[in-house]
Amino acid sequence: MSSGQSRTPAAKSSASAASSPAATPDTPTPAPRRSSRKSGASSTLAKRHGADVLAPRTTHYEFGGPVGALGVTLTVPFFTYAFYYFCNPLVGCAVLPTHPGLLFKSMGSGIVQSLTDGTGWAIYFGWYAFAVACWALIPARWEQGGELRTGEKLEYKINAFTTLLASFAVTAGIIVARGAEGFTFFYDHWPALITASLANSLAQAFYVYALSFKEGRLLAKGGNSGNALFDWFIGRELNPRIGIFDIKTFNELRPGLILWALLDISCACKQYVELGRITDSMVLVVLFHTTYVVDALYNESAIFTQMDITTDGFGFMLSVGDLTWVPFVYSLQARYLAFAPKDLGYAAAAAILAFNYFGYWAFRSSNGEKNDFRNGRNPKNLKFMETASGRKLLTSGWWGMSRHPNYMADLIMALAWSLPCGFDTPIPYTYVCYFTVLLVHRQMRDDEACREKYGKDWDKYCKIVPSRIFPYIY
Ligand SMILES: NC(=O)C1=CN([C@@H]2O[C@H](COP(=O)(O)OP(=O)(O)OC[C@H]3O[C@@H](n4cnc5c(N)ncnc54)[C@H](OP(=O)(O)O)[C@@H]3O)[C@@H](O)[C@H]2O)C=CC1
Ligand SMILES: CC(C)=CCC[C@@H](C)[C@H]1CC=C2C3=C(CC[C@@]21C)[C@@]1(C)CC[C@H](O)C(C)(C)[C@@H]1CC3
Repeated sequence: MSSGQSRTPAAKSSASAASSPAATPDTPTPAPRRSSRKSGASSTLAKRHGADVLAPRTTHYEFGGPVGALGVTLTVPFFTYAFYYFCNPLVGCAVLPTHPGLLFKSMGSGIVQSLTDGTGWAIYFGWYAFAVACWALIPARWEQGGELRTGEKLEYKINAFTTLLASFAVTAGIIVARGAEGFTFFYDHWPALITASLANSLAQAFYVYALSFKEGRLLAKGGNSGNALFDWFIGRELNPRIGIFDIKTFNELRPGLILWALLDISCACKQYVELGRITDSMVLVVLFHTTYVVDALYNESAIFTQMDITTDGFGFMLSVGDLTWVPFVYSLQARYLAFAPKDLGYAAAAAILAFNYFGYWAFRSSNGEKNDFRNGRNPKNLKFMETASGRKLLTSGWWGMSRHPNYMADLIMALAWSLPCGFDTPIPYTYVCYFTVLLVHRQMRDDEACREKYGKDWDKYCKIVPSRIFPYIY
């Protein structure tokens, strides 16, 4: 799974930007630090930097190479539908359903029908257009992202949080005007919404792949193997943009994450319509998920230092992750509770509430410690070590307990989101299992990247902080 299991892609040179006629010879010209709203004013970039800077050849595969890429490309849509067709009010939510053949059949015909649910498609693309319009129309400040390999910094419009507020305002307006049943349309058109989001993910993945062959594009180091399937999946271009509109950060924070919160609210409305009240378990799940979404959007600029933005390209993996997997799979607990309501009682609800917010506190403060430190602040006077690269590494506080305390915190929250669903079926807990795999894999990738960045200093840091995620456990 880790990049250690690499295979060397074909070494033939690419007829892409790597051999762009405008590219200068091998030695990169040291670029003056510039800030740009545009995707790197491509032809200027091509003139200023050589192919080795803009389009280095990928030397090893991650995510299992083309086979892994094909596997994820097929399984992500499959599981997104399966969670719906194998876990719904008609068939229940069993791990081993009594008539799996029938369920597969109903899944097949459901997917075909979803293609003709015009209302569902209109809701999905209406929502996407609303998110784009909010980005364009809500006034906001612009902030610089991290420094690129070219020495440049891109600028980003910071209005994700106000987009969320606008979405909540419209939602509240609809519920006040039309009652809870007026907001069940997301729940009622679930399969068509999944299909429309998949169509959107595919279209965007093909579009950015094609765009990446334009002259002077800055490619992701891991997305230029020359294998079309792999590069399309992992993302060839680092920061695909349409003018000043940054496709990757937009998708990562807005249409998928906010839709997740809206789907949750729609599930709560459905429960209200069916049951005449909203259970404490539903309140907790919606509250926990919404806290997480609000946190991500409120701290929008923190994303600029994350590996998805700094290192990974934007391809099908991220487009389908952002637009389909996050909203439709992360909301599984709320959808389950809509048709299988649970009453927890004060004691259990209070215990789960405390557990979640302990996780949230650890998540926010560990991410905060690192963000402060990387922005030149150290308000808690934490200990750190110097490295030969000139960058420092925290060795006390959260980052002295494990090398990824924020992953531990995220996993605590993941478990707290499943607990309100009770123990009738393990299906709502598949989120915790998936997330553990995702974060362990991510930790391996990040450790490898840090070993490359910091060399022997990273080994020194690993001796000081031996635990990878869970102190004393892993
Ligand atoms: N809900 C979801 O689906 C997902 C959530 N997440 C969450 O996103 C958050 C961010 O995760 P992610 O971007 O993966 O990685 P991190 O925020 O953990 O960042 C890793 C980077 O931090 C820097 N770093 C590592 N150790 C130290 C140290 N001791 N002192 C200072 N800097 C250090 C290194 O970069 P450098 O030294 O170059 O600064 C390293 O590459 C996490 O909370 C994670 O759980 C992530 C993926 C999916
Ligand atoms: C199954 C599949 C295709 C997986 C692709 C992985 C993506 C789902 C995740 C990769 C990194 C992510 C992040 C978030 C959501 C999930 C994906 C896209 C994130 C936006 C969630 C909110 C957090 O606060 C965050 C901003 C830290 C986080 C960033 C990484």
